[in-house]
This record gives sequence, structure tokens and C-alpha cells, in this order.
Amino acid sequence: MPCSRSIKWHTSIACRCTPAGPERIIIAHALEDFPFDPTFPLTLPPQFSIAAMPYSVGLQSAANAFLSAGFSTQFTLAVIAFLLIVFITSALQKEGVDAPKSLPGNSLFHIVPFFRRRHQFLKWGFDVTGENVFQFNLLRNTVIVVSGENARQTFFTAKGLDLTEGFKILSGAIPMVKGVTSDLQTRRIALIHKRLANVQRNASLSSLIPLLLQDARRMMEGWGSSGQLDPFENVYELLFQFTIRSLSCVEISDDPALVSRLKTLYDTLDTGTTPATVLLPWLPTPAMIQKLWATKDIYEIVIKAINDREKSGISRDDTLQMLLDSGDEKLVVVGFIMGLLIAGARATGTTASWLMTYLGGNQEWRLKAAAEVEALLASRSYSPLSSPTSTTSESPFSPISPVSQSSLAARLSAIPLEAWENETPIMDALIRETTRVAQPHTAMRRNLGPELYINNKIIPTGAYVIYPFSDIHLNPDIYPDPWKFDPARKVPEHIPFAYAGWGGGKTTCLGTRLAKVELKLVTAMFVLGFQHSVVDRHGKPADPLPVPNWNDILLCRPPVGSFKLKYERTSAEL
Ligand code: HEM
Repeated sequence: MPCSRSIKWHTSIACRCTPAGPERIIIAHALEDFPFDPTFPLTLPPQFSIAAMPYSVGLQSAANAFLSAGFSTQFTLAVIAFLLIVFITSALQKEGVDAPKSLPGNSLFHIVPFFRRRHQFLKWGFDVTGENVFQFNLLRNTVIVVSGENARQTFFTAKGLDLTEGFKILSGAIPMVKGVTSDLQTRRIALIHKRLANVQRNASLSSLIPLLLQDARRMMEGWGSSGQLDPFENVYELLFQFTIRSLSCVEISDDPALVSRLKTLYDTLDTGTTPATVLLPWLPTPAMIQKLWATKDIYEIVIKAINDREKSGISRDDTLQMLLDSGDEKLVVVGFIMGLLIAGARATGTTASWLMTYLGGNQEWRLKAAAEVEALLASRSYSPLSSPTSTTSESPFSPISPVSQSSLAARLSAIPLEAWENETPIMDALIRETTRVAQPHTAMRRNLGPELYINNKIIPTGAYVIYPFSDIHLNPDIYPDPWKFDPARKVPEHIPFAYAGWGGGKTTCLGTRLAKVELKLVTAMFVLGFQHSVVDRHGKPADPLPVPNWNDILLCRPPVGSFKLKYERTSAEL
């Protein structure tokens, strides 16, 4: 079909100005063919020149004019042409009888709300179509949004629905390095998951506990004896440190300046994740360029740490060492650190920020959590600190006060992993309720085939399918008064996948064990080391208490500065 061929070539060709005049290069093929790769400027073969194309009659002069225009004009024209093509093709699209109903209006107008106000947009989609399955287009990608019990079951269990493929296109926030994180093969991903399981073995997790507590102690000491903090800054930062400690190496995690630099770079990836950088990753927008630089810098930090360790010949007790000792290829080691840092830090950071906020606003639960940790401490005669903790305090990078045996961090270090995991029902309930009400996740999959049906609507091979967790976690039939934070509520057992805070079916969180321990450690340090409450922007007790903003797909954060946590140190030595 001439029309579709011309679409393909017009979206694929760009020009570069050289001293010899404009030179045609291909910057990207169809979206799904080539992810952006700056090392991929291929000169266009002669048989593909515009003049040689059979359907180019009458276009020659336009093409010449285009080629002799300046870059900014060419760029603008290329973008306009691309948008026009999408506009026309989506208007011409026809629906079969079993196809999900499409959203009204042109698909171009759905892009920004999907990325910027997702919760509201998806809710509107269900309302306006009056269906429990609907579809819309993100440029050339068909996205089908599903809801309801049957849909949920198929979504979580169907073999052909692939998380990695879905996430790659629709999320776009993972740093993409070609061959490292952008097109990791299934085999490498499986290996990375296996290594993640190693990090969470009893022995590794147990030896991590004192180190994490030391990190918490150092950072909490920096907060001073009283003040106000923004949980999305300070608590998030603490969980970022935990993640770096757990998933990378001593050289990075003992260097606060480097951790802070990494956090800034990952924040750049978040803020640089715009509709354009996700859907048109090859389009050189300022956000895309910023993202590219941030990714390059992260890559360099990680690769330097790996190379330095290898060159030094010194064996350390950390995750990097485990990865190197496993003999994995460097791609896997870098992919593990770069990919999992972001998966781990975001989710734990958001959950911890909300958990501390809810505890500040629900003093009875705060007291219950404190009593639970006190009971754990009381039931054990704690032993002297283990050596890894002492190593951290002697680090040349972190000038923190020496660890005292009576400090909270030291006392909590003596509580064994098994007790943290099995003797903390209050903290388990707090974490479950926080991940229910303040985790704005929209699960994303791509149907790798065969085609399947959800609620009698067809999901073609190649289509993207998404399931918003709000469908279950904010459903008043399943959770009465769903916005209320109530850790005492029970998950209804008769409803399939009634709670999906850690995923469900064939896709469950592979970092659950680590994440839960991290959340419990930070909770223990915070509730015993501080008194805290939630205050509004004027410093008055917050009334009403902050409500998670599900339109913020990363942090669920209400307007910046709208509330703070007011805190004061207790007599306990951190
Ligand atoms: C509070 C913290 C966390 C929460 C609430 C959480 C939640 C989830 C959820 C809901 C999923 C399923 C996503 C879906 O079905 O679309 C998931 C998957 C995953 N999580 Fe987590 N997560 C957390 C922390 C972590 C950490 C710390 C790591 C790694 C260190 C991690 C690694 C993963 C991985 C690798 C997957 C993908 C599993 C797969 O491909 O089958 N998560 N997580």
C-alpha cells in the first residue's frame, strides 16, 4: 500500500548538514524496529533515495526544498508530518465487533493525560465508554485498559502477557543503554532475577541488616534534634541509600557524595520521562538529551566501580562481589545494578515516605509500631555489633560518630532476620495498607501472542494491556471507605487477587523480601528515635491529613510543600 510505505519512509529519514551539503541519514525506523541509539547513523542506500521511490512523482521539488532548509525547519516539519500521519491513521481506524470500545476524540489528545494525569484519565475512560474494557492509541501502539475480577485473573495469569515488553514501551523510566538495559535478552533477565534472589538469601540479608541500620543512623543524625522534614525528600533519600547499599557496592554506598550524585541522575531520568521521550525515544528533545546524559553518567559510575574492584583484586562483602564471583558477563552485572536500583529505590522510597506520613497522622498506629519494636528488643539480649557495622563507621567516606553498643542501630542489629520477618504483624499490616492505598501502580503488559479475550473483548497479539491497581485497591466494594488508612482491615479472601501490592499470578515482586526488611528497619529507627506528626504548610497540625495523589505515578505525592513531618528526637541514642 503506497500510503503506508510513504508513512514509513517519511518517519524514518532525517538529514544531517555536512560541509558537502545535506546528507540523508536514517535516525530511526518504525518505533518497534529500532530503539534510539546514538551510534546508529546509517547512510541511506541509493535505492531508497526519495527520487528512486515509485510513489515520489511530484514530490521531488518539495523534497529538494526540504533538504535545503535549515535543521530547525526540517525538524519542525518532520514532527508536524509525523503527527499528521498519526492523526489521519487513527481517524481512519475501524473497529471489529469484538474490539474494545475506543475512547472518543483523537488519540493525540490522549497522550498527555495518560502520562500526566493517569489515574484521572483511566477513570474517565471507563466512565465515558461505559465499559469495563476500552482501548486507545499511543501513537502506533494500541493500549487496552481492563478492569474487573475476570479481567484481573486473566491479566495476572495469561502466558502471553509479558511484563518486560509492556513496561519497556509504556513506562520509559528505566535508563536505557543499548545492549545493557534496552534489549536484554530473556536469558539475561532471568540471570539478573536469579542474582536478586541471592541477595535475599538468609545469610546475605542478615549481614545487610546492621549496615542498613548504620546508614539510617548516619542519615537520621543529620536531621538534627528537631525540625520539619519532607518525607518525599528525606525519607526517600534514606531508602535510596538503602537500595544502593543492598544492590551495589561498598565503594558507592560508603560515599555520600556519590550516592547523592546518583540520586540526582535518577531524578533526572524521572523528570525527563515525558510523553515524547517514551513514545518517540529517538526525537532529540531537551528532555531526551538530558536523559541520555544522565544514563551515560550512571553507566560510567557503575562501570568504574566494577572496573576498580576488578583491578584492585580485593574481595569485599557486597552484592557487586557476589555478582563478580558468579562469573557473570559484565552486561549482566551492569544491567543488574542500573535496572534494579531504579526498581528498588522508587517503590521502597514511595512506600516508606507514605508509611512515615501515615504513622505521623495516626498516632495510635505509631504507638503500636513502637511497642512492637520495643517488644522485639526486650525479648532478646542483644549481642555486640557484628564486624560489618564497625567497618562502615571506619569508612574514609562517612565521617559519622563511632557506634555505641547502646545505640538504637546497634540494639536493632541484634534482632535476627527471622524475627523481623515473622514477629512483626503490626508492621506487616502497616506495609500492606500503605502499599494498598499509596501505590499508584498501573501494571503493563504486551500480548506476545496468541490473541486472547478479556471480558469478551479481543486482545490482539502485539497489543499492550494495562491494569490499574486502583480498580482493586480503591474499590469500595472490596475495601469500604477505600481512601481511609486502616491497617486493621482484612484482605477479603474470597475475591481473587484482592490485594496486589506485590503483584500477583505469574508476576510477583522479586524484591519483596528485601523491601519489607528495609521498610521495617526504617520504621523501627523512626518510631523509636523520634516523635513525629504531620503538619500543614503553616506548621499547624494537618487537617485533613494528606491524601495520596494517584496521578503522580512515581511518588503519589500531593502538591509539593503542602505538608511536612514535624519531628523531635527521643532520648534514645540513634
Ligand atoms: C515497597 C517496595 C516494592 C513494592 C511495593 C513493589 C511492588 C511490585 C509489584 C506490584 C510488582 C509487579 C508489577 C506488575 O505486575 O506490573 C513488582 C515487580 C517487580 N519488582 Fe517490586 N516492589 C517493591 C520493591 C522492589 C525491590 C526493592 C526490588 C529489587 C531489588 C524489586 C524488584 C522487582 C522486579 C524485578 C519485578 C518484576 C518481576 C517480574 O518481572 O516478574 N521490587 N514489584
